[in-house]
Amino acid sequence: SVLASNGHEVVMWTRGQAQADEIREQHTNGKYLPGAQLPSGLTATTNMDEALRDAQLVLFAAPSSAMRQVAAAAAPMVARDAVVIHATKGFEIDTLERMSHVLAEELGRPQQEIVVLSGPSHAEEVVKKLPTTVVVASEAEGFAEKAQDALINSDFRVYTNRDVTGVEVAGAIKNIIALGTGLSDGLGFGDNAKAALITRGLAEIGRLGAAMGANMMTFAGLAGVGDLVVTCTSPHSRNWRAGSMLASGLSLDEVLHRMGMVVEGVRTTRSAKALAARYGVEMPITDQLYEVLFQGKTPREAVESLMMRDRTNEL
Ligand SMILES: NC(=O)c1ccc[n+]([C@@H]2O[C@H](COP(=O)([O-])OP(=O)(O)OC[C@H]3O[C@@H](n4cnc5c(N)ncnc54)[C@H](O)[C@@H]3O)[C@@H](O)[C@H]2O)c1
Ligand SMILES: O=P(O)(O)OC[C@H](O)CO
Repeated sequence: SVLASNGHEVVMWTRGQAQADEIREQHTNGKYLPGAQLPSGLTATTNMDEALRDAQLVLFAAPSSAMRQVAAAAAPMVARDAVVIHATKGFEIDTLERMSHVLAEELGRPQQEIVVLSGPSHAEEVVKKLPTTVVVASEAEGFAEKAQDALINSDFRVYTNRDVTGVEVAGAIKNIIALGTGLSDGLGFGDNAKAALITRGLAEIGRLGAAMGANMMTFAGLAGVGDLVVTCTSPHSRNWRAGSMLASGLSLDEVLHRMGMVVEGVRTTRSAKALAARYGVEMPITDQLYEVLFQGKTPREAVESLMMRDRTNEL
């Protein structure tokens, strides 16, 4: 929508024929963005070759669980000089790889050239042209800048960054913390608890990110604090909503069924637990979420475990 508003010819690829037809003919996307009007210059197809032919910029936004499969299918059709961006927040569950790595492997290009787009940017607000600010990061110079050129406008402000690791780690882990704040809000625990989860969640993001080689300053930026705040406080957030539904007593399967959209924080809780073990970092909120999601612990017991941890220093 942003790219089309900027005058680019945009072809979306989607699996569902009915969805492609709706976007192309009515310029709406009723299931995912009810009530939103899409730009007339935005079209859609189920034919990947049609979407990718002559594309100078390719933006991947599949769920993390589908990224490798979608990238592998796209690989033969992505031009060598096309700018490749992704907006996916999560890790590959089996390999624990970041999305830029998965894309680089499947597309056969240097990881340094892959651009990640992140920051506080709920689609429901972006499509209404409400003011939004994001970050694009690539390790190699020139690639994030091309993405910035294509995307920036007066409603959508785009910063660049070189810290792809930090941007990807922050974007993935904030979804776990948003599940936690949804749970906390659902249980009626109030603003003090939510602020604590956001703040100590940022500490977890920072610890894992530092161990993985990120620049700590990234976590004070849009991909860090920015996205953490929006995802932990907005009713648009799929992760926050899933957490609040879990607090009402629904099972995880029932919550995911009712959501009907990807809730990245669920898989990311598994990946983050494994990454924390690999890098030897403490992630107590993630540990508790893991027990609630996959081991039957109640949210109340999880809060009690967090509050009763051994006393420690904040920094
Ligand atoms: N929704 C947002 O506001 C937002 C903002 C920034 C980033 N993201 C990230 O974008 C990614 C996608 O999230 P979303 O909110 O668009 O999810 P969604 O559930 O709304 O849409 C996912 C889309 O991917 C398709 N899909 C699922 N599995 C697929 C597969 N195997 N092959 C091809 N297509 C497949 C679905 O049919 C659907 O059209 C996530 O990583 C999310 O964190 C979302
Ligand atoms: O709706 P969520 O929780 O998947 O979050 C979407 C985006 O990451 C917000 O920037």
